[in-house]
Amino acid sequence: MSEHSNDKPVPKPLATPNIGIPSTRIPSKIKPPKMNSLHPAVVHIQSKEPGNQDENAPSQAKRPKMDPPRYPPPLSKPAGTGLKRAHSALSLNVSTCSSTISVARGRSEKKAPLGPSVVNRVTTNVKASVPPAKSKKTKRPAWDLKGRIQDIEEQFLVSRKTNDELISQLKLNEERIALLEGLNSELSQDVQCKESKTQEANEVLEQLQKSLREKEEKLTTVRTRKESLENQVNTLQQECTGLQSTIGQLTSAQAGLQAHLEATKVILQQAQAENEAQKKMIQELQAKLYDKENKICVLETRTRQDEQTRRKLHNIIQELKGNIRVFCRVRPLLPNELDEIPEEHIPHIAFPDPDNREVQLMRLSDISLNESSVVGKTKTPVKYDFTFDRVFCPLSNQSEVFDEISQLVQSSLDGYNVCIFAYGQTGSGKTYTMEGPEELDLTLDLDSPCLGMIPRAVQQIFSTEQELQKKGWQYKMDSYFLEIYNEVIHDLLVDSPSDNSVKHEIKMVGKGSELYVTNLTTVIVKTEKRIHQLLKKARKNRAVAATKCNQHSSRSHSVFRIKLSGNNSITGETCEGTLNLVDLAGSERLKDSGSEGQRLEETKNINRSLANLGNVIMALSQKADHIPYRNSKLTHLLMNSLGGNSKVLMFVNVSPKEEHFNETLNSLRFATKVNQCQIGTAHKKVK
Ligand SMILES: Nc1ncnc2c1ncn2[C@@H]1O[C@H](COP(=O)(O)OP(=O)(O)OP(=O)(O)O)[C@@H](O)[C@H]1O
Repeated sequence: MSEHSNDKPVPKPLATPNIGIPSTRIPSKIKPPKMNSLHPAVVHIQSKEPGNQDENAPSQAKRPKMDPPRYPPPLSKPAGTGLKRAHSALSLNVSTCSSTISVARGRSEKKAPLGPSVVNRVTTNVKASVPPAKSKKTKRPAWDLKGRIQDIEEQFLVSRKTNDELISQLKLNEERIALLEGLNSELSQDVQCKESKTQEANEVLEQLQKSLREKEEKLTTVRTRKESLENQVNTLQQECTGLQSTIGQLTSAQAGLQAHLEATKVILQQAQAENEAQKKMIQELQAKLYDKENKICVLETRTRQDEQTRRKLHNIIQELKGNIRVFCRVRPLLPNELDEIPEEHIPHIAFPDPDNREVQLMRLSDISLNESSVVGKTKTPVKYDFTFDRVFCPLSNQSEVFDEISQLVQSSLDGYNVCIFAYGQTGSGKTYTMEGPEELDLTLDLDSPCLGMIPRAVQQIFSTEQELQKKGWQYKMDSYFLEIYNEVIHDLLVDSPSDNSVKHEIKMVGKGSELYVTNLTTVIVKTEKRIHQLLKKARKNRAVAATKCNQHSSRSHSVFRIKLSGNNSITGETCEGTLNLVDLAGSERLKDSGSEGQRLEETKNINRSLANLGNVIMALSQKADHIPYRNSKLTHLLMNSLGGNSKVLMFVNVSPKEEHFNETLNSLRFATKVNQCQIGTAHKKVK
């Protein structure tokens, strides 16, 4: 394959003597016919052509004789006229010959792209066929007209002859041109054929080259693969060598293991024997366990029955204690109050009963004759004795107090409505009893001995709930915390307590007796911690106003309610109880409080609602037809916790200060009235 294999093949130039066609390729029939007799001048000119010199000149003698050329008839006389006519005829013939040659030339140029040599040669022949008439003849004298006419006729004849020869030669050339054109078209076809073959060959060549490249790429890949495989083989051979050595080591190790295996087999047999023994033991234990489980089941059933019995007995005890109870608590003197009284002694209050059920007030100052008796020479102070369900002296701590109310908290879990009030004059220790001291953090100081009844009740509810879960009880708890200030309800669990645009109304749920407060935040509580957060928030929100009686006195009733909905998944029992823990606003006698303006209005509202609370309890105890619940927001709200289906406990808190004697007397008298009330038998509320 040559370097220029993709190039188009260049056709070779045709090598012919005249027009580039080799004589060997021209068929003999289209070779120019031999001329019989050419004018010497023509022969002479032809012999001078380089292409025809070798071919035509020597063959001239060999050509067969042809018929003489036909000439036109000789010209007639007169000589003068004949000479002119001959000259014009010669001119005509020459011009005809020239035009014929021109026509032939034009045709040949149009028909085929003949080489310029052919046309030139013919033109040259024509020009050469007119010999110079006078070149070889001697000049005739002017009088020799006859001779001159003869010369002219000779010239004319020669010209005519030449003309005829040229015409015949032109015809021959035309034929030859036609033949050459046919040959040319054959050659063109041949060339086209060759070109298409060459193109096909080039395409094949391209495919072969492409195939070759692919093969080379494959070869490269195969070589790479081969090298990689060789590397793998080397690696495997090395591994094989390593493995062979490992096999050797393992073989020796196997022998050791075989011995160890034998020893292990012996141990295994012993272990299997032990296992069998243990299986027997397990079966015995499983039988015992099954027996125990049955016993546990029986015991659990008995426990549940005991729990039901306990609840009934608990309720009976509570009923025997009375569904409304009153506890009296006398707070200790505060450090700043001790300055006023030198000894830590409260002379006007006595606790004569060892069972802690009595409290005695003695009016020491301003003893009048009416109120005192004279025993000998000593004046005896007037004494006021009060008996309550329980009296707590100033030394009693929060824990002791809670012990006495924890049974009521239990009742709320058992499905009863429980209401615990703290009643008393301002500064007597109501808030301390219900929540704890002011400085106590209700979310952090949960182990504090000062913790009040509300956080302790919450702790008990959650610890008891945990215990009851084992007996199949699940409780849902929700709570709210509100205050009633000037007979208006305020939500204590809101984020912005100053927003007074939200109104809260006490409404009834459907046609039932259950009440709810509109627009109030009610929180479902799942953890003890959450309730403590709510208590802290409520305490912060609580309206606190300074009065003359107590710098931080609360001028509103606060109600913390927790609703306990129980469901026993084992027995199918349900219950719904509520625990209301109420810190009442301080009871004040108007003339002692020194209130005026807004404070006076507050005091009036407080006293009115407290008096209404007493009236409601009184009406309940007298089983009156009309119970004036709706006369105040407080009794309306606590309607269901004051009636027959509830347990009520009232703390009457007492200030130890003698100056508060009259207020204390009033409080104890009010509490005694409440304590004398019997508000019926509480009923467990089943959902
Ligand atoms: N048992 C107690 N032991 C120690 N301190 C007490 C006790 N009871 C009350 N206090 C203290 O006496 C002060 C007044 O008590 P507290 O604020 O509870 O009275 P209050 O009746 O709630 O007054 P108010 O009606 O104005 O709210 C507080 O400083 C409180 O810490």
